[in-house]
Amino acid sequence: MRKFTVGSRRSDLAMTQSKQFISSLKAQFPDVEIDIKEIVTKGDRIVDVQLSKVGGKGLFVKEIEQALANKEIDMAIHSLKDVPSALDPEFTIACVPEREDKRDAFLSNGNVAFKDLPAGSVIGTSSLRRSAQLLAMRDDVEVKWVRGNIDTRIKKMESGEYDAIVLAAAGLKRMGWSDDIVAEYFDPESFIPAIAQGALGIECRSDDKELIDMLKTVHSDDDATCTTAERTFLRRMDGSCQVPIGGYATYEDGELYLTGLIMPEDGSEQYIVKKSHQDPKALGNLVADEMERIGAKDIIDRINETL
Ligand SMILES: NCc1[nH]cc(CCC(=O)O)c1CC(=O)O
Repeated sequence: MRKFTVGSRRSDLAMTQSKQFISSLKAQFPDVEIDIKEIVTKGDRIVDVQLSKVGGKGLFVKEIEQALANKEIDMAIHSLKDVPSALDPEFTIACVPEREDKRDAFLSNGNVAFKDLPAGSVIGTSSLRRSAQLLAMRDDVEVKWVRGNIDTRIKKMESGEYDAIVLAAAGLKRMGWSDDIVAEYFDPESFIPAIAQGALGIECRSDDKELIDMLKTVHSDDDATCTTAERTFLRRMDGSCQVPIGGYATYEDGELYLTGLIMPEDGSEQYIVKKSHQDPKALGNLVADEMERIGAKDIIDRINETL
């Protein structure tokens, strides 16, 4: 029987979600041996600067793909939102397990809702998408960059460095934090999540048929369809973590919908396009076409030119 090695980043969240995924795979294949190899990525090494300024797509995946190519590992467990929308054909996202909560969570000292924060409050985020949406809702708060893992960010808030922070609900839930620390979950209809937020992507070598077949047992077709629509839109827009872009797909009464968001960094404009189509790639392209038609893609092109 073949033994499999999983590559994971070493942050608490990455290790936790890797272990959770391995348990779900072991439940299907109790006799298969699976171990974990920790891999440090460029994104993990750079902790003192704003990531969106360092740039480069796939800050968290390059070293992991090298290990896949060298056969040091057989699969990598990624947060799908950190995975570039275009992959080398040598690799494939063979599996998208059931998605966790896709919403953004708002945490604040005193547990006050965003609308009740005093004027001048400082909110920590390192996401251009979150920052632009926060500033669009209130022009009397300040956004300050914050980095570090979930625990570090929460500690920085509690120490008073920030009055509030915004985090992915999925990360908090996977780490077992209770709802009590969340002041509110933003409605994804009005505060658009990151593309693929809350989803994992299991990446392996495209020619590893045995593993690809095994991964089918823990795959969610619906979540894969939704994230495919989202990632098609992201790819068409040349999006990355360096531009304020968001999007999420859902099924409503059996129909597949995709809502896309593009904003300038200061939050002064907001382009939201919502469309329906049964084919996820066609849907991603439909939303992308409309974003081009209304001039929203120009915002991204302008930002990409300055990088
Ligand atoms: N960019 C970092 C990152 N990548 C995935 C998650 C959270 C888990 C997820 O969205 O699946 C986070 C942290 C955050 O956004 O708060």
